[in-house]
Amino acid sequence: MHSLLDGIRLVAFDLDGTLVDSVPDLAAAVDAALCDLGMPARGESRVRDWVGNGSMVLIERALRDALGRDADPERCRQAHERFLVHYAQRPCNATRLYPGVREALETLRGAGMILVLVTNKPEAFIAPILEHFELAGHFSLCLGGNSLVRRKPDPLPLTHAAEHFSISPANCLMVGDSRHDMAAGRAAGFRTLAVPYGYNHGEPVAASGPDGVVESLRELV
Ligand SMILES: O=C(O)COP(=O)(O)O
Ligand SMILES: [Mg+2]
Repeated sequence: MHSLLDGIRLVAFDLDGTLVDSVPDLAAAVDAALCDLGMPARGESRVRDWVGNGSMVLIERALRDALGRDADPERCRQAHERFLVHYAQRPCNATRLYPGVREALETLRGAGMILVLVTNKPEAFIAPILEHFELAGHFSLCLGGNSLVRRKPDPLPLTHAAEHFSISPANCLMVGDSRHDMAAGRAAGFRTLAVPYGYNHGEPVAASGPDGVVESLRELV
């Protein structure tokens, strides 16, 4: 086990860019929503840099890029509604687990750790994705971007999870791919671990000052 796990009893995982490479399906749904509104597709490589602040912000960024200016709130609302419809139809068509994820979750659970999922993705998509990969049983609690009044980078979801299981934040670890995960983890008093292969707005996540970085979750266990 990685030394960062010493004394850890609860591990919180980010989803998009940490456990799953979901951008192909997110991009397909973004592009389908733009197409519904008569706008040009943006493509996977652009969408990759826009993921991380929840689905509404993702859509706002896509519209801004397509229009060259901020879209009005009504257009954002319509595009978001279309995005949710398309993504719900195909959340796991091209989404893949990253290497070492299954092994890491099984090992940590086997060692008696409590695993929680803290994503900024809308809550409704968590179960279909975890069930598709047969990982749902590993998580004792799952929180989405709309589960509580604030989401990452706010520490609230992490603080909520630690309190829910009566575990001190000093015995908790946040594992994620973005600066929002690191900021939330730090603000909650969790230890932080970054993976460099996910989505961080095109910047290296190591620059966010995580307590550790692993190339794959296999390295964690
Ligand atoms: O949907 C998003 O914005 C990103 O979700 P994540 O928090 O699982 O990376
Ligand atoms: Mg992420």
